[in-house]
Amino acid sequence: MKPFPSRGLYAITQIQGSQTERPSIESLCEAVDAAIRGGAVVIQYRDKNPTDAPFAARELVKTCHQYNIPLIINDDVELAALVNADGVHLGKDDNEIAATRKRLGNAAIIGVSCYNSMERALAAQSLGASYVAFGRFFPSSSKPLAAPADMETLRKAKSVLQIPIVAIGGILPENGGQLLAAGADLLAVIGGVFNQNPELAALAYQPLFKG
Ligand SMILES: Cc1ncc(COP(=O)(O)OP(=O)(O)O)c(N)n1
Ligand SMILES: Cc1ncsc1CCOP(=O)(O)O
Ligand SMILES: [Mg+2]
Repeated sequence: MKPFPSRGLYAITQIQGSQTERPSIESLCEAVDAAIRGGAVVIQYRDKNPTDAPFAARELVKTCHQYNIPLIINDDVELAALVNADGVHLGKDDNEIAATRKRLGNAAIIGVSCYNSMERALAAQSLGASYVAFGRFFPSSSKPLAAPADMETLRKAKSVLQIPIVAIGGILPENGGQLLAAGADLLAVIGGVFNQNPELAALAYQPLFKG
C-alpha cells in the first residue's frame, strides 16, 4: 500500500450521466492517467451510481500504480478491500474509523470528512485517521448542497493537527492559494480537473504547491 502524500493535488473522479451516457471505464482511466501526468499526487474513485464498481476500481488501481500514486475509494470499505486499493475516504454516513482500520490494516490510508468541525477532526486524528478533509470552501457544482466551511477552521486545524489537511469544494487554480496559506496541505478537486482537459487542468494547479 502506498503512503498518503503530504502536499499536492488530490483529484477525485467525475462520473455523471445516466447509465447509458456514462463514460466507459477506459475513458475514465484515460482521464485519471492525464490528471496524474498533469501532477495529481493522489486519486479518489468516487461514483455515487456505479454499474461495475469492482472492475472500474481495479482498472483505476492499475492506472495509479503505474505511476506509484495511491488510489482511494470513496465510501466503500469492502470495495477498497476487494480491489486492494490504498485506502478509503469516510464521510459522516460511512463506516466507523476503528472498524475500518481493523478491516483494512495499519498501512491503509483512511481519510475522514470533517466539514467545518474541529471536534470531528480531533476525534478522527485520535482514532487513527490518515488525513482529514474540510469543506466545501467555495460553491461546488459537483456537490451543490455541501455545507460551507470557514478559512478560520483551516487555520485552527493547522495549529493543532499532526496529520495532513485536505481542503475541498469549488477549488480552482485562482482560489486554491488562499486555502494553502490558511493551512491546507492538499487541494481536493473534481470539476476543476475533470471538466476540461485533465492534464492541462492539473498542470495549472502545480504552481500553487511550489515554494
Ligand atoms: C477528499 C474528500 N473530502 C471530502 C469528501 C466528501 O465526503 P462525504 O462527505 O462522505 O461526501 P461524498 O463524497 O461521499 O458525497 C470526499 N469524498 N473526499
Ligand atoms: C465531494 C464534495 N464534498 C464537498 S464539496 C465536494 C465536491 C467537490 O467537487 P468540485 O471540486 O467540483 O467542487
Ligand atoms: Mg461519503
